Amino acid sequence: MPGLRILKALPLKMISIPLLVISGPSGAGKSSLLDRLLSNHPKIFGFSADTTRSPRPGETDGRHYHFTNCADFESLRAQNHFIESTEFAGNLYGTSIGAVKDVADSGRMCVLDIDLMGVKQIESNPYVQSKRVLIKPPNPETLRRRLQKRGTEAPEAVEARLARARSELQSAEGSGIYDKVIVNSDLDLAYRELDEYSMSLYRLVNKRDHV
Ligand SMILES: Nc1ncnc2c1ncn2[C@@H]1O[C@H](COP(=O)(O)OP(=O)(O)OP(=O)(O)O)[C@@H](O)[C@H]1O
Repeated sequence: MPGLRILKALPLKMISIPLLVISGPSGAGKSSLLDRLLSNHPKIFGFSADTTRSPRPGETDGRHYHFTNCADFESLRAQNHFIESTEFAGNLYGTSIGAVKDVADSGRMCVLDIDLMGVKQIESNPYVQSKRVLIKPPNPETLRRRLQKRGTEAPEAVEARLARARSELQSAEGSGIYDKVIVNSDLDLAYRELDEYSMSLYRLVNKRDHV
């Protein structure tokens, strides 16, 4: 199992803090919702993931992703440094054990933004606890419009993302691996649901009500 050897060596404290996993198809609104969560609660939640894709306009290194190159990514992956990793649309994405540990060491809960395959890797790893949230678009047509309006992909790439979204959603809904499903119709309402869920999880873990 990837990462098992290193995870075994990590302090129990780190792996006993559950990861808050946000997943859903491309364009469902994961980044929009996570951005709000992290801006509203910077001392409570922390995000860290590596990717070889180029930054989109407005994305900065360290805040949205750690932007890296293929050689460095593959080297880390070969050394089992990732809890989960995947390839999507020609780019590599992964969550490194070190990044999760850095967030946990700062007293924050680590939030992950990953695809369904990543969720399955995490769910089946006995050394990692997680709570898993599925973000769904209200319907395929809305998803198409949002991806087109975002304008970060060529039309063929949008179609590829939509095809993958269909199969991912089918598979996600039958998987039983999600603790919470949020339909992102109205962004403010979807955010409120995510905020409530995440904060109650944080309070439960920290057994404190004053945050
Ligand atoms: N509820 C909403 N109403 C209208 N537009 C939305 C809503 N949620 C997200 N969007 C817009 O839809 C687009 C896709 O959202 P976002 O980039 O957050 O999705 P994502 O799930 O992170 O996608 P990816 O996995 O490709 O990074 C963005 O342009 C965003 O501003």
